[in-house]
Amino acid sequence: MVLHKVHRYHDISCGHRVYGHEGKCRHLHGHNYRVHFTCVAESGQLDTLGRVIDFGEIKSRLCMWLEDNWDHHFLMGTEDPMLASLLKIDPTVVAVPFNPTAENMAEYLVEVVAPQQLKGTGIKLQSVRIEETMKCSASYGE
Ligand SMILES: Nc1nc2c(c(=O)[nH]1)N=C([C@H](O)[C@H](O)COP(=O)(O)OP(=O)(O)OP(=O)(O)O)CN2
Repeated sequence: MVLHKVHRYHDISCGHRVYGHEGKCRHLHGHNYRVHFTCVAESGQLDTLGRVIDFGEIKSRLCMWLEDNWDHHFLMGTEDPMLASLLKIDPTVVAVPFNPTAENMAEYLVEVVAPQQLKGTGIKLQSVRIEETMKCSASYGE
Protein backbone atom coordinates (compact mmCIF):
# COMPACT_ATOMS: atom_id res chain seq x y z
CA MET A 1 0.00 0.00 0.00
CA VAL A 2 1.32 3.47 -0.90
CA LEU A 3 1.08 5.94 1.97
CA HIS A 4 1.44 9.67 2.48
CA LYS A 5 3.64 10.37 5.50
CA VAL A 6 4.16 13.60 7.40
CA HIS A 7 6.90 14.15 9.92
CA ARG A 8 7.51 16.60 12.73
CA TYR A 9 10.04 16.49 15.55
CA HIS A 10 10.16 18.06 18.96
CA ASP A 11 13.04 18.47 21.40
CA ILE A 12 12.70 17.84 25.12
CA SER A 13 15.07 17.47 28.04
CA CYS A 14 14.39 14.70 30.53
CA GLY A 15 16.10 12.97 33.39
CA HIS A 16 15.91 9.20 33.73
CA ARG A 17 17.81 6.10 34.58
CA VAL A 18 17.61 2.63 33.09
CA TYR A 19 16.84 0.45 36.08
CA GLY A 20 18.95 -2.71 36.00
CA HIS A 21 21.33 -1.40 33.33
CA GLU A 22 24.68 -3.18 33.32
CA GLY A 23 26.68 0.05 32.97
CA LYS A 24 26.60 3.77 33.64
CA CYS A 25 22.98 4.21 32.50
CA ARG A 26 21.76 2.74 35.79
CA HIS A 27 22.73 6.07 37.36
CA LEU A 28 20.48 9.12 37.42
CA HIS A 29 21.23 11.22 34.34
CA GLY A 30 19.50 13.11 31.55
CA HIS A 31 19.30 13.61 27.81
CA ASN A 32 18.24 16.17 25.26
CA TYR A 33 15.83 13.94 23.39
CA ARG A 34 14.66 14.57 19.84
CA VAL A 35 11.29 12.90 19.27
CA HIS A 36 10.23 12.35 15.64
CA PHE A 37 6.55 11.77 14.91
CA THR A 38 5.27 10.25 11.65
CA CYS A 39 1.55 10.34 10.75
CA VAL A 40 0.13 8.59 7.72
CA ALA A 41 -2.84 8.51 5.39
CA GLU A 42 -3.60 6.25 2.46
CA SER A 43 -3.49 7.62 -1.06
CA GLY A 44 -6.86 9.27 -1.68
CA GLN A 45 -7.43 9.89 2.04
CA LEU A 46 -5.91 13.38 2.27
CA ASP A 47 -8.16 16.12 3.62
CA THR A 48 -9.85 18.63 1.32
CA LEU A 49 -6.72 20.82 1.32
CA GLY A 50 -4.43 17.91 0.48
CA ARG A 51 -2.98 17.16 3.93
CA VAL A 52 -2.52 14.04 6.06
CA ILE A 53 -2.83 16.30 9.09
CA ASP A 54 -1.87 19.93 9.51
CA PHE A 55 1.68 20.24 10.88
CA GLY A 56 0.23 22.58 13.51
CA GLU A 57 -2.07 19.80 14.72
CA ILE A 58 0.92 17.52 15.28
CA LYS A 59 2.45 20.34 17.29
CA SER A 60 -0.63 21.07 19.40
CA ARG A 61 -1.66 17.45 19.97
CA LEU A 62 1.65 15.55 20.23
CA CYS A 63 4.54 17.99 20.69
CA MET A 64 2.65 19.93 23.36
CA TRP A 65 1.88 16.69 25.19
CA LEU A 66 5.62 16.12 25.43
CA GLU A 67 6.13 19.70 26.55
CA ASP A 68 3.45 19.44 29.25
CA ASN A 69 4.21 15.93 30.51
CA TRP A 70 7.84 14.97 29.97
CA ASP A 71 9.92 18.08 29.20
CA HIS A 72 12.12 19.03 32.15
CA HIS A 73 10.76 16.15 34.18
CA PHE A 74 12.46 13.09 35.56
CA LEU A 75 11.02 9.84 34.16
CA MET A 76 11.16 6.87 36.46
CA GLY A 77 9.64 3.41 35.98
CA THR A 78 6.98 2.30 38.44
CA GLU A 79 9.06 -0.84 39.08
CA ASP A 80 12.11 1.22 40.03
CA PRO A 81 12.79 0.90 43.76
CA MET A 82 14.12 4.47 43.86
CA LEU A 83 10.78 5.94 42.71
CA ALA A 84 9.21 6.45 46.15
CA SER A 85 12.29 8.19 47.60
CA LEU A 86 12.67 10.44 44.58
CA LEU A 87 8.99 11.45 44.63
CA LYS A 88 9.43 12.60 48.24
CA ILE A 89 12.24 14.91 47.19
CA ASP A 90 10.55 16.16 44.01
CA PRO A 91 6.85 15.44 43.45
CA THR A 92 7.17 16.43 39.79
CA VAL A 93 9.04 13.21 39.06
CA VAL A 94 6.96 11.33 36.48
CA ALA A 95 6.20 7.67 37.22
CA VAL A 96 5.93 5.81 33.92
CA PRO A 97 4.68 2.22 33.52
CA PHE A 98 7.91 1.07 31.86
CA ASN A 99 11.66 1.19 32.27
CA PRO A 100 12.44 4.50 30.49
CA THR A 101 14.57 3.31 27.60
CA ALA A 102 14.16 5.08 24.27
CA GLU A 103 12.40 1.97 22.93
CA ASN A 104 9.81 1.93 25.71
CA MET A 105 9.24 5.67 25.49
CA ALA A 106 8.59 5.40 21.75
CA GLU A 107 6.17 2.49 22.21
CA TYR A 108 4.24 4.36 24.91
CA LEU A 109 3.87 7.42 22.68
CA VAL A 110 2.48 5.32 19.81
CA GLU A 111 0.27 2.94 21.79
CA VAL A 112 -0.98 5.08 24.69
CA VAL A 113 -0.45 8.80 24.11
CA ALA A 114 -1.27 9.13 20.39
CA PRO A 115 -4.65 7.34 20.51
CA GLN A 116 -5.75 9.79 23.24
CA GLN A 117 -4.26 12.89 21.65
CA LEU A 118 -5.41 12.17 18.09
CA LYS A 119 -8.89 11.01 19.08
CA GLY A 120 -11.55 12.30 16.70
CA THR A 121 -9.09 13.23 13.94
CA GLY A 122 -9.14 9.84 12.20
CA ILE A 123 -5.35 10.15 11.97
CA LYS A 124 -2.94 7.46 12.99
CA LEU A 125 0.51 8.03 14.44
CA GLN A 126 2.43 5.43 12.47
CA SER A 127 5.76 5.61 14.24
CA VAL A 128 7.97 7.45 16.67
CA ARG A 129 11.74 7.66 16.58
CA ILE A 130 13.55 8.92 19.63
CA GLU A 131 17.10 10.17 19.45
CA GLU A 132 18.60 9.83 22.89
CA THR A 133 21.88 11.22 21.66
CA MET A 134 23.03 12.31 18.21
CA LYS A 135 24.48 8.83 17.80
CA CYS A 136 21.74 6.62 19.25
CA SER A 137 18.05 6.32 18.51
CA ALA A 138 15.19 3.85 18.79
CA SER A 139 11.99 3.66 16.81
CA TYR A 140 8.65 1.94 17.20
CA GLY A 141 5.83 1.57 14.72
CA GLU A 142 4.72 -0.04 11.52
N1 LIG B 1 18.86 0.10 23.35
C1 LIG B 1 19.10 1.04 24.30
N2 LIG B 1 20.30 1.10 24.87
C2 LIG B 1 20.56 2.05 25.80
C3 LIG B 1 19.58 2.98 26.18
C4 LIG B 1 18.30 2.89 25.55
O1 LIG B 1 17.36 3.67 25.82
N3 LIG B 1 18.09 1.92 24.64
N4 LIG B 1 19.88 3.95 27.08
C5 LIG B 1 21.09 4.06 27.60
C6 LIG B 1 21.42 5.21 28.53
O2 LIG B 1 20.32 6.03 28.74
C7 LIG B 1 22.71 6.03 28.21
O3 LIG B 1 22.69 7.33 28.80
C8 LIG B 1 23.10 6.23 26.81
O4 LIG B 1 24.12 5.32 26.59
P1 LIG B 1 25.48 5.49 25.81
O5 LIG B 1 25.21 5.77 24.38
O6 LIG B 1 26.29 4.31 26.11
O7 LIG B 1 26.13 6.74 26.48
P2 LIG B 1 26.88 7.97 25.83
O8 LIG B 1 25.99 8.73 24.94
O9 LIG B 1 27.47 8.72 26.96
O10 LIG B 1 27.95 7.31 24.92
P3 LIG B 1 29.51 7.37 24.91
O11 LIG B 1 29.84 7.45 23.46
O12 LIG B 1 29.94 6.10 25.54
O13 LIG B 1 29.93 8.57 25.67
C9 LIG B 1 22.12 3.05 27.34
N5 LIG B 1 21.79 2.11 26.36
